[in-house]
Amino acid sequence: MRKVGLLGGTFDPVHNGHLLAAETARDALGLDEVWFIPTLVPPHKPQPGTDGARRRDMLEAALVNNPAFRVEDIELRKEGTSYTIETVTELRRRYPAAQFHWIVGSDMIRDLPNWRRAEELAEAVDFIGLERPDQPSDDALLPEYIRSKLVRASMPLLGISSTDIRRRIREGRSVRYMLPDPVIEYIQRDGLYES
Ligand SMILES: Nc1ncnc2c1ncn2[C@@H]1O[C@H](COP(=O)(O)OP(=O)(O)OP(=O)(O)O)[C@@H](O)[C@H]1O
Ligand SMILES: O=C(O)c1ccc[n+]([C@@H]2O[C@H](COP(=O)([O-])O)[C@@H](O)[C@H]2O)c1
Repeated sequence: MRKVGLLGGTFDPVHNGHLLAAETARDALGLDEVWFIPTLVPPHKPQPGTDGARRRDMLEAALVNNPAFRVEDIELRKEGTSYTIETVTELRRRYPAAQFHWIVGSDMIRDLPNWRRAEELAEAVDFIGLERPDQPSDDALLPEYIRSKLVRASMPLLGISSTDIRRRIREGRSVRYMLPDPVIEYIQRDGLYES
């Protein structure tokens, strides 16, 4: 069975924390591929300031050199809030021969029990959890139905976030080495995040 990691996110913009999380998960679990899924409307945070097509373009630019990575824009094509259980259900219908693993950073691991139809989601996928600095998550606090489906993969902590990148650009500061050069070029060409 083909093992596929799914990394959902707002990706406003994609950065090296996302890429290292995906590569760490791929390596640790022996995944054949990782699909990056930009949300249309994130369930638990404000609507992104950047439209879906641009966030997808930046992802395409970031992933172009890695044959194991690709963008899956299923959520951008569907109206309304991007609930993971709906996405996973549809992907399992489309790709019955794939085994899916949902990749999450530690800020999101804590939050998993609050996700829509969380028990059903835990039956449909395994979770791969990556640590983020200053975002501790205590697995002992998670319900058994999530803990039993959660595998931890260890990566060098990267304190990079899209929020911090947007702030730095607004302040005219450097973001070099925090995200891939082609993504920085795209941001500069379109003047994103400047105000
Ligand atoms: N530096 C990082 N290390 C590990 N995981 C990360 C990192 N940044 C993001 N992730 C994970 O990637 C997924 C998508 O993240 P998202 O697109 O919301 O990025 P973000 O940097 O948290 O964005 P924002 O600052 O806008 O909230 C989430 O599961 C998140 O936990
Ligand atoms: O399905 C849910 O209820 C749910 C609640 C919170 C977050 N998620 C998903 O988790 C992923 C990361 O979320 P975010 O807010 O960090 O971009 C993204 O794919 C979201 O759709 C999903």
